[in-house]
Amino acid sequence: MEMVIRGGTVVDPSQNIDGIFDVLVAEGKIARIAQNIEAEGREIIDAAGKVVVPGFIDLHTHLRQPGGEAKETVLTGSRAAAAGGYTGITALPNTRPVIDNAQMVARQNELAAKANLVRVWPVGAVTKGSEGNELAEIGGMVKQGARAVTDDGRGVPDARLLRNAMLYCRELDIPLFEHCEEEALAGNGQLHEGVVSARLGLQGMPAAAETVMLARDLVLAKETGCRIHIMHVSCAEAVELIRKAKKEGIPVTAEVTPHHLLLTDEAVEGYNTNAKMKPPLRTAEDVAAVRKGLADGTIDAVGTDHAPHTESEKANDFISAPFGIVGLETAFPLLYTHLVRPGVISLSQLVERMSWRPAAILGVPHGTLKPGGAADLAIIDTQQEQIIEKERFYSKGKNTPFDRWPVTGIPVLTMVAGTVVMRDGKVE
Ligand SMILES: NC(=O)N[C@@H](CC(=O)O)C(=O)O
Ligand SMILES: [Zn+2]
Ligand SMILES: [Zn+2]
Repeated sequence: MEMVIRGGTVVDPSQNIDGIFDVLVAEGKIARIAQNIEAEGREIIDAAGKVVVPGFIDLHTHLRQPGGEAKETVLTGSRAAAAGGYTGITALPNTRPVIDNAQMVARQNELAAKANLVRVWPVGAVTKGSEGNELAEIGGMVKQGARAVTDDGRGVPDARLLRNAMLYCRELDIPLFEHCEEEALAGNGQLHEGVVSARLGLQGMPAAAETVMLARDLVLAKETGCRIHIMHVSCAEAVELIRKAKKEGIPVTAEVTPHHLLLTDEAVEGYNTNAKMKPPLRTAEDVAAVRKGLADGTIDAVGTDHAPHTESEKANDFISAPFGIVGLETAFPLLYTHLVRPGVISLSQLVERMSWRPAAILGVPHGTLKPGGAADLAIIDTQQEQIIEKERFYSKGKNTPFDRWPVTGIPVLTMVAGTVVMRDGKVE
């Protein structure tokens, strides 16, 4: 049945649209965006006073299946995505076993089809088992639909192997996603190396652990012409390196997480394991720099690094607790509340960095409300106030440092290919 989404403020940066319009959805596609679209004989979704945006796309989602089903599954992660206004997510390969061959990519596609909620784009490993010794079956995985490769959880320490991978990726026209961490510098670090690590008596990871690998990667991207995507940028120096590289024309893109935009290493005080992740939360200057990078486009996209772990794992002592926090269900409200409302970035900038830009990085025809394209969209209530309550997450992961934070800018409807998958916070 045809649907008219009536009277919302449509914000679609891919078409420079920002105004009150109706949206006509027919056969799962956007048919028209205009004023006063005839509603007779069509289902009406009232969006008056709300904002209609392209569905969000997450470049950085850990779904944990296979092998980590106590933390998350493709189904529970897809539900969390739908709840958060996401219509497309990635499935990163650091599962058990690691997604490093075509058969496992095919299996991810099957699991996603079974969940049947949001689009799930598998990302394959760069090296077998992400062990950093031997290239994975990159070509075969891409044939099965992998949109990128990464050894996320770690970088690719061997520069020669990385360079070979980059040459393949360039040929296959896919981006290589890198987690920049020079292991010798990060050592057994538990949080950012600084005042807080000293006070807590824990080993720190210096920002140089991130930038040393990043600098190497930029050199190799320039040489090979491979598109490199820098995951979870966390420090000022990294933003500067990427800014310079872009000016030079190096094919680099970058993402930042909501937590690196909003928190500093102070959040770790009291040995809060829900503030433990890689890369670590850094200083106020770093937060200012990643915000500026996101605003000026040096950083292309927001990636959640949704990394669910069980409550019992996170209840361990700080050193034993795993790295990572969830993000899909809190990303937009947190960033709307703390970046858009105070004017750090505009709503249209935030939407662009959560939809159209990540879609372009993945090379998928989404993140836009262009007529003829799939009706993948979200409706946001910018007036509604809510308290983040981790017990209400659809994700199995409750590991968030944002529990009980008040937010506004709540996704109230998510639609994928014209099908409503979430309405008023309830996932279908
Ligand atoms: N970010 C994290 O701290 N953890 C991620 C891995 C990663 O993104 O490096 C995870 O898979 O748990
Ligand atoms: Zn990582
Ligand atoms: Zn990650």
